[in-house]
Amino acid sequence: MAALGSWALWSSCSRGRSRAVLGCRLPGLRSSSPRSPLGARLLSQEKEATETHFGFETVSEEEKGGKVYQVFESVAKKYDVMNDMMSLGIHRVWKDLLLWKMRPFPGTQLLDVAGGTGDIAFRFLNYVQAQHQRKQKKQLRAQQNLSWEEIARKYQNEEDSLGGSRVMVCDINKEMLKIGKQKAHAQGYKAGLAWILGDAEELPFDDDKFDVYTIAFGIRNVTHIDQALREAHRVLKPGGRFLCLEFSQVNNPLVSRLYDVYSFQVIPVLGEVIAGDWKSYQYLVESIRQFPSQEEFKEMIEDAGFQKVTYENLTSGIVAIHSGFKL
Ligand SMILES: COc1cc(O)cc(C/C=C(\C)CC/C=C(\C)CC/C=C(\C)CC/C=C(\C)CC/C=C(\C)CC/C=C(\C)CC/C=C(\C)CC/C=C(\C)CC/C=C(\C)CCC=C(C)C)c1O
Ligand SMILES: C[S@@+](CC[C@H](N)C(=O)[O-])C[C@H]1O[C@@H](n2cnc3c(N)ncnc32)[C@H](O)[C@@H]1O
Repeated sequence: MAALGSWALWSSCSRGRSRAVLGCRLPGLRSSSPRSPLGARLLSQEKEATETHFGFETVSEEEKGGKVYQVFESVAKKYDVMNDMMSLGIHRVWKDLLLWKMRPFPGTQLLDVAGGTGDIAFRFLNYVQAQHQRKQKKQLRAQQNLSWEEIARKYQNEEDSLGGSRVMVCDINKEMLKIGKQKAHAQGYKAGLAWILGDAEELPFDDDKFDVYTIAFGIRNVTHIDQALREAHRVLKPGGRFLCLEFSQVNNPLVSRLYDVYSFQVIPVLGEVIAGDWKSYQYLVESIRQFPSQEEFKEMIEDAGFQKVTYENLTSGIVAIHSGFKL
């Protein structure tokens, strides 16, 4: 019975994650295999329970976080320019599409996890500000007898210009956040924006706090994806929405061939030439291959408690947006 129980745990833990088990935490040992002797079996089980992927490398779970930290510490300064060069600007369209899918409403409280240099947060602020201004103009046109002071006051209140919407950018990497803050300062983003150092697996927020949780190109780097998904579920309000933009599996054979050549032959070279960092960009392309397929990831999101989980492929599945609700 105990063996059955622990097997069930392992089975639910690894279900749908054939390509990326990514450090599933085992509360107990998995059921015994009839082929191996007990000692060797226990040893290999302990090893399995603590090993994970770092690109194509097998590393211990403890090591992975540090290695990922080094990658983003190393790329932070060139991160934005590299994204434009490598994707020929296409990543901007993918990020815009994430916002259009979100369709924030006035007062939306957004948590952008693994938010890095703030691309999603800035898009969110632009969106809610434009939305609020449209609404305000409509209201002002409808009110006939306002004085010019009243009209001016409505335009001057910076906080109010967002209609109560807020975004918190949470990232584990100080360097990425530092670049993000510099960008925000240079581009004049101030109101409704906060930067928080924190781990997706252990979010520093209370339960039921946010309307929307986003994670763009971040979850692939997390050691325990299942734990990060549970945290996403915890911090969302009932009715809240989870949205994830991530590299996925290409569904067109021709695009797939070109994509392989581009990923493995071109991206690390660009990484070396532009950022002097071959290894980080080799990690990028390898980590993309370790990430679960669209269907597998959908199942993981459901396992974390989300409902009405759907996904949409963009650019032949090079990336996908997964969506789920806490109901
Ligand atoms: C360290 O970790 C990271 C570092 C980062 O900087 C970023 C991330 C996370 C990622 C993002 C925030 C997104 C932005 C970054 C990327 C998109 C880079 C990753 C890109 C890929 C894995 C490949 C997919 C790239 C694209 C879809 C962009 C479009 C690229 C092209 C059309 C290629 C054009 C290239 C050239 C003209 C240069 C010459 C190329 C060759 C000689 C090699 C042969 C290449 C081809 C035949 C063309 C390649 C064709 C494709 C890739 C298929 C595209 C198909 C369609 C658009 C339908 C992070 O974690
Ligand atoms: C490819 S960047 C994505 C940044 C941004 N979301 C974007 O779309 O440009 C991945 C980010 O994930 C962050 N990250 C990795 N592991 C994390 C974790 N466990 N918790 C929070 N952030 C993490 C990295 O520090 C990095 O800033």
